[in-house]
Amino acid sequence: MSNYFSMEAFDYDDIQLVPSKGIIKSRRDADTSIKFGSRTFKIPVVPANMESVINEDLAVWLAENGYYYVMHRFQPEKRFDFIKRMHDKGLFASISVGIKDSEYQFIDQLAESQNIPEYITIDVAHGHSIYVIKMIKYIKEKLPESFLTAGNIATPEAVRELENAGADATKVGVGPGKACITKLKTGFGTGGWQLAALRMCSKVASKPLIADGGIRHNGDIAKSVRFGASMVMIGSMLAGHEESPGHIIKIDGKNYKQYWGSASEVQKGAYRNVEGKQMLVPYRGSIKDTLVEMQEDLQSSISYAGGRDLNSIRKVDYVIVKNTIMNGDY
Ligand SMILES: NC(=O)C1=CN([C@@H]2O[C@H](COP(=O)(O)OP(=O)(O)OC[C@H]3O[C@@H](n4cnc5c(N)ncnc54)[C@H](OP(=O)(O)O)[C@@H]3O)[C@@H](O)[C@H]2O)C=CC1
Ligand SMILES: Nc1nc2c(ncn2[C@@H]2O[C@H](COP(=O)(O)O)[C@@H](O)[C@H]2O)c(=O)[nH]1
Repeated sequence: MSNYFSMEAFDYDDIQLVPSKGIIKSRRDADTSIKFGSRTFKIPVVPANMESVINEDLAVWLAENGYYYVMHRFQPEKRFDFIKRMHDKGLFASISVGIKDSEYQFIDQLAESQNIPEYITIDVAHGHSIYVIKMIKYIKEKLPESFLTAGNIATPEAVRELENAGADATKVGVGPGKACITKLKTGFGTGGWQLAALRMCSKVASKPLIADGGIRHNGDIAKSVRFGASMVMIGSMLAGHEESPGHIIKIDGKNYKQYWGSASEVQKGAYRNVEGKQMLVPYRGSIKDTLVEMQEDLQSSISYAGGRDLNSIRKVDYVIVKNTIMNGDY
């Protein structure tokens, strides 16, 4: 067994960050921006590349308003024109791909037509795979200018191998998602120790990491940054908005939206290798307000960290308070 796995396992609810002396007069002075690839974004948050979280309208709004986005890959035939439409609007294009044979033809088509997305994410459940490594090499050969994220992975060994293959960033998180049943169906993953997995991966990463899955509170974003994330991917907490793709459903006078896993029966249209479920999440109004609140809370985190920007969070002490931080206040 690798030494890494003798380290203590912990998750978001088991950790509190320790305040340091503040140096800013107002939280408004805290800078939450993050450079990812060649662009700088307002906050280190990206909505999950899931069909229940993002669609083209939301992608356009996010790109126009200084947020990072990754379009999902579940309408493959629309991706080529999506890139064109984003570029026609003067916006960056960020798409997802899988690893099936047809995806190689799609990469060829992009290269031949010079319809080049600024960002590509390889979105596969088990990213530490020879087939993902093959796809990374292919994309970097054909589309060297695209910033390439590869995932999802769970171990330092996977970070090293995907980075060595040419990935510009890696995405950590196998099984911590709200709509996930991977941990129950396969016995594998980072469910319950996602934050510790991120920490391990960050020890060896030489390129940016995206923490993906398991975010349940805004403070978990700061915790992800503390343990090495450049970007935090969020599904369930961003799926319940006016702009989110799911339908509004009213139950006992309360509004909800549908949230379904990318490996759910709903998404796949068949019960085969299902590792996700469909659920309802509370309706939360406009995503604009949620993103502003995330930014304000992160500004507060920076103030508690005793700094002016996200780097200050990366250096703070932390305490492991196993299962106690909510103190029964659920
Ligand atoms: N982050 C996470 O924890 C997880 C995320 N997901 C999401 O669900 C979506 C669909 O995932 P899924 O249908 O499982 O796979 P993918 O659609 O990602 O398929 C990937 C390819 O890899 C093959 N493969 C081999 N072993 C595995 C494995 N253990 N898990 C997945 N694929 C494997 C598949 O073949 P074959 O189908 O014939 O086996 C397929 O050709 C993706 O968007 C993914 O991100 C799914 C599970 C976990
Ligand atoms: N095991 C599964 N994981 C999935 C599935 N669909 C998406 N995902 C992952 O979850 C995160 C979002 O997590 P959340 O806790 O913020 O809701 C997403 O980015 C994927 O990595 C699935 O069907 N099964």
